[in-house]
Amino acid sequence: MTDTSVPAAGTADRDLRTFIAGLPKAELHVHHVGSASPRIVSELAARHPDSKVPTDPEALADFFTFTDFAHFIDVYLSVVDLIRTPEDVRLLTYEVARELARQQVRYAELTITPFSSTRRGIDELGFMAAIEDARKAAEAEFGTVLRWCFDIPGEAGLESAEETARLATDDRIRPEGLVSFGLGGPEIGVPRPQFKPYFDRAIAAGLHSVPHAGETTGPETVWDALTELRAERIGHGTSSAQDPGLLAHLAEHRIPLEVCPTSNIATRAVRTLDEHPIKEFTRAGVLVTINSDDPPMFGTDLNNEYAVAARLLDLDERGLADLAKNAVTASFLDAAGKARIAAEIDTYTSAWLAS
Ligand SMILES: O=C(O)c1cccc(C(=O)CC[C@H]2O[C@@H](n3cnc4c(=O)[nH]cnc43)[C@H](O)[C@@H]2O)c1
Ligand SMILES: [Zn+2]
Repeated sequence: MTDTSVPAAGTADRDLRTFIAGLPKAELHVHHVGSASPRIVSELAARHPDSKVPTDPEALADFFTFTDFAHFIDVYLSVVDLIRTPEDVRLLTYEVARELARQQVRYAELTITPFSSTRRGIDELGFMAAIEDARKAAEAEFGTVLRWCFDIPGEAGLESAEETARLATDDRIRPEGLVSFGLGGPEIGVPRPQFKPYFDRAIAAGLHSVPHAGETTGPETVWDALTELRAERIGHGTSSAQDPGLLAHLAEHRIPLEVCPTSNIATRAVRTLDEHPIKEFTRAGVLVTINSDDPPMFGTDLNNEYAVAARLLDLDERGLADLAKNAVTASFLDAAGKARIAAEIDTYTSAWLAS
């Protein structure tokens, strides 16, 4: 596992980490399967012993060390192979929500790739019922509100786009918690414009457009996501920093970036944290949100990502509270939901600073 955690520093760093741990947060870019904790992966691997995924936590840490983005996707798909029944889906979803709640995440948009499950034989209605059951239980038991983003695994071709669009737009199938439509997987050799008709259908059905772009390819992919897929937020968008005109466009049109710093190091999209362009984004006035992407696979969690951001952007508690509010602003919550979490962030921060 890649260790990209912030090095232990003095008391100030520890205090900031304690502040972050209690800070109410929203998470906008976190993958369903990529959130399977070592405990859940072990449990699923034990349920399905023919799998090549190790059950021992140490071996799992090695398994989750990636040579490049393509290797990451290979490993990711071997965890996908562990999810074979609606009960597996329900367990994973509920446990992901428990982990988010532990980190004081009040609201999360979880990216799910239904195509990967339905093509492996999980019944589509059983799949939808499992995620919805877990969503309702999580809200009732943990107070964490979950919403779904269904993403196309682009490398799997237009068949996967058609299937994802069908599952996302058919009123008899689409789950109540679905709010957005995305595009994930490798970008190299997978041009964004070919997915335009599927995004058009999803947008016409009331879904928000949130493709990954500019994670492993240049700024032209982000432009394609904006112009062809009508992106309202960009997943990663890391290479936007190479194009000042694009940064100005993102800032002017208030298109947020879903920044996942540790992910970019773990998949080797960025060499080191110190070379991460997050500071260029904020300097250009882009709305930056902080996210964890596939946290256990990258040896991180959302709290650690906020600590990383605090170091890279030199933030104090108020700066961190503003960052947390960016995610609320950029979310697809309704106005009352946004106001409620923003007020919670303010109350928490004021109480912390007064103590
Ligand atoms: O499910 C299949 O059979 C399949 C066949 C070919 C290709 C794919 C994929 O490419 C699946 C990609 C999978 O990766 C997810 N993901 C997680 N983290 C990231 C990320 O940082 N950047 C891009 N994709 C990511 C994505 O949601 C897809 O589910 C599948
Ligand atoms: Zn992602």
